[in-house]
Amino acid sequence: PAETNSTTGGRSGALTPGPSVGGDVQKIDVNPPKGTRDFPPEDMRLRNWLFNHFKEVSWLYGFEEVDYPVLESEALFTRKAGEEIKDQLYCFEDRGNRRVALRPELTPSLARLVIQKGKSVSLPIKWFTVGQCWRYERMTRGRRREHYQWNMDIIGVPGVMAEAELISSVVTLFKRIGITESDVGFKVSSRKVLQEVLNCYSVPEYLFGKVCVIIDKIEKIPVDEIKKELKAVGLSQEAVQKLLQVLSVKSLAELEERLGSSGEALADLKQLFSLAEKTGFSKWLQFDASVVRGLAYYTGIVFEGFDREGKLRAICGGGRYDHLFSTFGADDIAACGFGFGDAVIVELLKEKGLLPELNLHIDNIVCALDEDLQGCAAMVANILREKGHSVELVLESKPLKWVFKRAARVNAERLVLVGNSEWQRGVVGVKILSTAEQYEVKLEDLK
Ligand SMILES: OCc1cccc(Br)n1
Repeated sequence: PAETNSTTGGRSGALTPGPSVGGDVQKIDVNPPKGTRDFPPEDMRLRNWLFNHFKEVSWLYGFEEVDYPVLESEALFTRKAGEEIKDQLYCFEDRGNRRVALRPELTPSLARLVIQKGKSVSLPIKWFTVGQCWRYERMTRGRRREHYQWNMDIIGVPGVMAEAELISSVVTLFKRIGITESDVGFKVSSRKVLQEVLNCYSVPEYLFGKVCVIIDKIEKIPVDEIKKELKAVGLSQEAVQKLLQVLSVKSLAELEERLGSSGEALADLKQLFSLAEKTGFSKWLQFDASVVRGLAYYTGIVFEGFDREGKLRAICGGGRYDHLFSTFGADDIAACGFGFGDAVIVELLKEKGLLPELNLHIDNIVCALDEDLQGCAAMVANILREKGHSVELVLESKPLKWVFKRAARVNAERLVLVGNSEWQRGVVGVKILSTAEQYEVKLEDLK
C-alpha cells in the first residue's frame, strides 16, 4: 500500500488558515513532501523510544556517537556497480555548481571521516550514528523517500569477532524491545563464497561488486534475467551456472563439499557460528548462501535480519567491507558494520503487538486563580522546575473546568493552585489528580 505521510495516516492539517489579507493567498499544502514523514508528538514519542534503545545498546557495546551532514558530495556515492542506491540517488547541483546528494546511506560518510581523521584516531574505531537517509524514487510505487538508519561500524578489526560483536548488539536491541528468536532470525553468509567461485573462472577483481549486486536481485527478478545480466558483464555460461549452484547450498557441510576445506569463506563462517554458540545467540543465526546484500562494497561476512513469518522486507543488514577505503583513494583498512532502518522494525512491532504505550506525562500543572497572580504562578513553576519537576504552567486566565481538562490532556500528576488568600499565608493549594487528595504546602516546602 502507498506509504502515508506519517504513521498516523498522513492527514492534512487540522486547522484551516483563516481569511488572509487581500484574500489572494493560496492555502499551502500542509502535508510534507511526497515520500517523507512528519513526526507529530505521538509518532515522535515512538521514534525517541526506538532511537533511545539504539543509543543505549550502542553505549552498552562501547561505541561512540558520531554524525555527518545529510548533504554530501555526490562523488561519495557514484559507484559504478549498478546498485539501486545509486540509481535512486537524491542528487542535484547546488548554487555553487557543486554536485551534491542527500546521503542514501551512512557508511561512505563514515569512511570519509575516518580518512579525514587519519592517524589521530586509535584503532579499533567503534562509531555509531542514527541518521536520516534519502532516495529519489519515482513515486510510481508510493514508497518512502527517507528513513532513519541506526549504523554501527567497527574499523580496524580483520577477524570475525567484529561481525560477531555487531550481530550480538542487534540481538541485544531485539531483546530489549521484546523481539525473540522465534520472531526474527539472521541469514548469514560470506561474499568470499562468491569470490572463491569467481576466482576459479579467473573473473577479474573489478567485476566482483557488479556481480554481487546482480546476484542480490535473485529473489526480485527472474533467474533468466540474472543469468543474462551476469553474462552481459562477461561471465561464462559455466561460471554463471556454478555461481547459481553455490547460492543454493544449504549448509556449511555442503559448502565444504563444494568449495573444499581450505577456503577463507568456510573458515570465517565456522568461526562466526562458533562464536555465536559461545556467546549465546546461535539460535538467532542460520547459514544462507543466497544472502549477498545489495551494496557493492561488501567483501566478506554479510548478514540480514528477517522476520520469520516472511511478511516484511529485511529489518537490518550489514557485513564486512575491507576495500571501501581504497575506492576513496586512501589505504584500505578492515571494516564492518550494519544499517538498521526505523520503518520495518515498527511494522514488525505492530504485527507482534509490541508497540509500547507512550503517553505524555507532566509532574505538575500550575495555575493562578487570579489574573494578578500570574507572576506568582510562574515563580512557583520555576521553583518546581529547578528541582527537576516538569510543569505545565497555565499561561492565560482560564476557568477551572478548562484547567482540569488540560491536566487530563497532559496527563499531569498534580494540580498546583495559586490563590490570593493562600498566597497571603505563604502557601499554595496542591491536588493529587489520581486520588483527589488535596492539601496546602508552604512555598519553601514545595517539592
Ligand atoms: O534502504 C534503502 C533506502 C535508502 C534511503 C532511503 C530509503 Br526510504 N531507503
